[in-house]
Amino acid sequence: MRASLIQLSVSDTESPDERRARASALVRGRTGDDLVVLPELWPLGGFAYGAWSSGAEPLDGPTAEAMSAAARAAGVWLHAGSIVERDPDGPMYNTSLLFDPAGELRRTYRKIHRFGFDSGEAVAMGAGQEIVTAPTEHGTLGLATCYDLRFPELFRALLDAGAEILTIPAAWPARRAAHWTLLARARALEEQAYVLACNTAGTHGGVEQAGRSLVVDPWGEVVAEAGTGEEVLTVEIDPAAVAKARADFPVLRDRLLGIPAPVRR
Ligand SMILES: O=C(O)CCC(=O)C(=O)O
Repeated sequence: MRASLIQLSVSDTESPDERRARASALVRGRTGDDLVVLPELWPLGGFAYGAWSSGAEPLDGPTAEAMSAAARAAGVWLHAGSIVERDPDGPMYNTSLLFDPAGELRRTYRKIHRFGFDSGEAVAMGAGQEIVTAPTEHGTLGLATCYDLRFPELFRALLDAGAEILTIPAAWPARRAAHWTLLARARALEEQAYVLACNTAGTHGGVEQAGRSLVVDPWGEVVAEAGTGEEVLTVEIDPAAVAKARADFPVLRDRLLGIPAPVRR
């Protein structure tokens, strides 16, 4: 299976329409790939808080329309990263979009863990409530977004829901680049799954992005890693490696599903 992570550069100077056109052209150029992944909140910018309310869009808005057409044109599964979703009946959400090679929207995932503590999406957006997986002919995808990477319990839930390839779009800052790489490897190793972690490059909202998108195999080894600028990272991966890792080193069988209560002394 061939997968590409499009590590898009997101700046405050390029308009969402210009970036959508550029992202569409990059996706359309990926004919021959099986899966393409874009970063988190790339149309508006993960840290461009001031642009979110006016630029929020519905699930059939301009980004979804452009990405559906690009997935169909390239004939690829497209994890189109995430958008600021405008729910007419509720708050905004950080929502990922997954299209099949016919351009059909097959899954949406509303980010569960909102980043920002007392600012940003933690105050501006609603929290997703659903674990989302997507069976494909290449294996079952498990969807998570950026800050979710810090919460292993979400990944255990994705594992239990059948995930074999964890797709993680992000807008992860350069300041914590070391955390990004370490956590991506940890999640792959502990779930014995592929991790496809697609970050943003560039600087927007005053926050320099880490880039360094990476693909990690179920043994925890980094298969490929991007630099810090805009880049398309293309890898060949073997989805059968997931079952092989789980059979060769069957650590998941030893999970203690009922952890004993601590002994009081
Ligand atoms: O956890 C981090 O350090 C970064 C998270 C983040 O930037 C996000 O979720 O948008």
